[in-house]
Amino acid sequence: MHLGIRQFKKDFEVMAKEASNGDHNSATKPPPTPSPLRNSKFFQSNMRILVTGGAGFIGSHLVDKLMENEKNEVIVADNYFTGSKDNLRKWIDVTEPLLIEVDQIYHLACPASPIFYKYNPVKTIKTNVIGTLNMLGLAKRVGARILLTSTSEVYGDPLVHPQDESYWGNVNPIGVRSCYDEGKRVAETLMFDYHRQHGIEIRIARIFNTYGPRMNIDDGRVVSNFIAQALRDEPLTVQSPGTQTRSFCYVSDMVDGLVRLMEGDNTGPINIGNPGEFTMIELAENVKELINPEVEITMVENTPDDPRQRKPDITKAKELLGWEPKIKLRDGLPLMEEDFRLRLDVPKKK
Ligand SMILES: NC(=O)c1ccc[n+]([C@@H]2O[C@H](COP(=O)([O-])OP(=O)(O)OC[C@H]3O[C@@H](n4cnc5c(N)ncnc54)[C@H](O)[C@@H]3O)[C@@H](O)[C@H]2O)c1
Ligand SMILES: O=C(O)[C@H]1O[C@H](OP(=O)(O)OP(=O)(O)OC[C@H]2O[C@@H](n3ccc(=O)[nH]c3=O)[C@H](O)[C@@H]2O)[C@H](O)[C@@H](O)[C@@H]1O
Repeated sequence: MHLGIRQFKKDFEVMAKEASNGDHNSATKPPPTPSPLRNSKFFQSNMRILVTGGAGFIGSHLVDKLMENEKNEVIVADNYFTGSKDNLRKWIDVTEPLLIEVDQIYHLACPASPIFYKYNPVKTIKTNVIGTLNMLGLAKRVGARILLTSTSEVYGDPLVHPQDESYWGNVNPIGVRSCYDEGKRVAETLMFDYHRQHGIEIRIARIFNTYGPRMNIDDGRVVSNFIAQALRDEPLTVQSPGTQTRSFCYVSDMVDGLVRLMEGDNTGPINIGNPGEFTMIELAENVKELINPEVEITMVENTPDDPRQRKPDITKAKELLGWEPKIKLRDGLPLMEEDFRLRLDVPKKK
């Protein structure tokens, strides 16, 4: 099998040069003809796929899935801000010159955990806006199809429940989460403008909270926090009031949904998430019961603008992609526990 994964540390500001070729017609056009390099005999693979953010949590699982098809060659662009080379280590066995000529782009690159995206908000906006602009420029130059991993955060603190794709959202444009929420909203706008103006083939997934093995242990998101805390015998920190809800999707279901969206005919946006809805208190109780019945649950202060409820309406994903999640929270948590035990070196008590 040809494991032609090429991986490079790259920031999107640097990719600007590769991205644009200054064509500003406003009429909708068919996608541009792929560059002749695409058909060059030099390339052995049938499909060359760029995954931005491929060293991250969802991205590295997506790379594993794409690499199952031996006709795929996968290229990763990541600056390792929250991602890690370890997540890709098994695939890095070939070094080739960097020739960015791809058929598909999965554009994931962006810090996803609130503590990381709030750490350098200007950089988060740049990643969402300039990064997406550059990836769209690349898609335009080579005629690639591009998928953006947008987020349920485009719905903000939703006033409609559950959220379907026609809801325009309730987002604070000047709050501490805005760099991410509004950044993703602009990224969606850019995707549709390139589609309408330049005929680029786009796909937009609105991802709802996803969890699973390989999440950063100190990532700060709730599932990884609770599992790490349970294994370290530290109190589970429920942020007040604890009645806020989230719907948690296991990462293999998510990756399956993303690949179906890329391969299908619909631009989206399409919600991809698990409609099973839990309060944070319920999540803590589940983690306690499954992982460490002795652990305490403690209430701590919350952060500003935390959405009070979140649950995807996945009618569109079911009808258009034939997709729905298979793994329930209570089955997914033990799979993540296993990975965290190994990485934290906390063996299961017999
Ligand atoms: N996990 C979720 O619950 C969730 C929910 C909604 C949307 N998403 C979206 O899915 C994508 C992946 O999320 P994740 O959970 O795997 O997060 P992650 O933080 O594990 O992965 C993001 C990756 O992007 C890289 N990155 C960040 N800024 C970059 C830049 N400027 N240039 C190049 N690489 C950069 C990071 O190093 C990391 O490897 C993100 O776009 C996120 O917004 C995730
Ligand atoms: O799915 C989404 O669309 C978004 O979901 C998450 O954002 P958020 O739901 O705020 O993620 P968490 O930080 O995991 O928080 C979830 C809930 O758990 C609570 N929480 C968090 C951490 C903790 O230790 N305790 C706790 O109770 C928070 O107050 C919040 O109500 C992701 O981090 C975003 O990248 C993603 O786009």
